[in-house]
Amino acid sequence: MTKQNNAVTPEFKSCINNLISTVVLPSAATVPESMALINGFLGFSRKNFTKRLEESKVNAWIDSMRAASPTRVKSSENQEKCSWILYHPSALKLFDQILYSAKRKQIVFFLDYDGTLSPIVADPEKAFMTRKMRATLKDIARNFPTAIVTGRCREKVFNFVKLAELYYAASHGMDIMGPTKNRSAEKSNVNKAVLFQPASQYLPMIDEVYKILLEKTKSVSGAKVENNKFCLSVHFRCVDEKSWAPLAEKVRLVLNEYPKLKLTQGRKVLEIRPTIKWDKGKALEFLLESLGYKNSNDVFPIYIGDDRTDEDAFKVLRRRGQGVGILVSSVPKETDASYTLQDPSEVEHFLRRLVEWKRSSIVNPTSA
Ligand SMILES: O=P(O)(O)OC[C@H]1O[C@H](O[C@H]2O[C@H](CO)[C@@H](O)[C@H](O)[C@H]2O)[C@H](O)[C@@H](O)[C@@H]1O
Repeated sequence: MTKQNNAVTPEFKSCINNLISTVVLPSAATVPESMALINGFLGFSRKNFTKRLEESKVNAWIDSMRAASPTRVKSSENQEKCSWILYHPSALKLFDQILYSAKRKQIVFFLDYDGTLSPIVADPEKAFMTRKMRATLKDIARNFPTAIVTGRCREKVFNFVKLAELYYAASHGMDIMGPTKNRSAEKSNVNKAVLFQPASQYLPMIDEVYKILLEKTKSVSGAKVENNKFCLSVHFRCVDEKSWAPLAEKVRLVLNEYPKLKLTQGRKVLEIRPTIKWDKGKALEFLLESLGYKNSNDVFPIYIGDDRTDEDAFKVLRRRGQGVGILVSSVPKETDASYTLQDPSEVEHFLRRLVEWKRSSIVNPTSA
């Protein structure tokens, strides 16, 4: 091949220029030289593109985390809040309507922990429930099958709730255990009460990633990594907002090496968990089935939760056309829940009213 044959023809150049308008080839460049230039350019834009994609991924996580934890309503947003409440009315105000729908059905409770039974606090180790809430929960469990459905690990949430008569669907439903109180299993082997652990093979991987994340995030002031056994939480609540993107980037880089793990966003928290198709919604269905209500129309599940991960359960209830989803939030949020409660104290009030209604319906059975 002669040099002449390798020369860049005007047609070739214009074609390339049409494709990539920013590429300027030296007029004397040969085809291989031009191809090297183009490849270099393409490599550069691919790198640039990938970088942009990674940046936008991190920004999307942060936006989603912010949306999951809005602070308060500005006066300009009041109108929006009013119309949101029309679509998601207070479960306390419409208490009788909820009771009417539950008439002659078995109510089953599904309760998220953080932000629902306990207020959101800066230190996740100190998210205690009030005594009043515990007493109400005890009464609820005495009257209705009740499950705690949480992102926390089972041991930790049990230490907060301290009620053995409940079901626990911990680690976002990946660690489900039945009540141990009044069961013969309690004396012999508590693990006999474990109903389902669909992600056990991920335990070594989760432990490994926990250690790596601890190491990688230790330089970020306020960052905290929580080991929830089958999933991990990276907390942003005490991190200066300027450091949110760099912290999320560190998480992304670690996660890049583990394609079998995925990330979800919560209230100032990024949660890392196995890619298995299992979530709080599936846990709800699993528990209903375990309780014998798989295809029953005689059951009325009430799910109360405040976070993004609770939406999977709200969706399941909508799809089944059964029971109600109640979102705990004082600010408008996109949700599949039908009703709202403002905060954990309203949750306690709502649960207490149900206990009282149940007691009165035992005395006067025609009211149930
Ligand atoms: O499913 P949940 O019970 O709502 O658990 C979700 C996460 O809750 C906890 O974090 C949240 O509450 C903390 C204490 O109030 C707060 O500091 C944090 O900002 C919230 O995101 C828990 O620590 C996480 O591990 C759970 O994944």
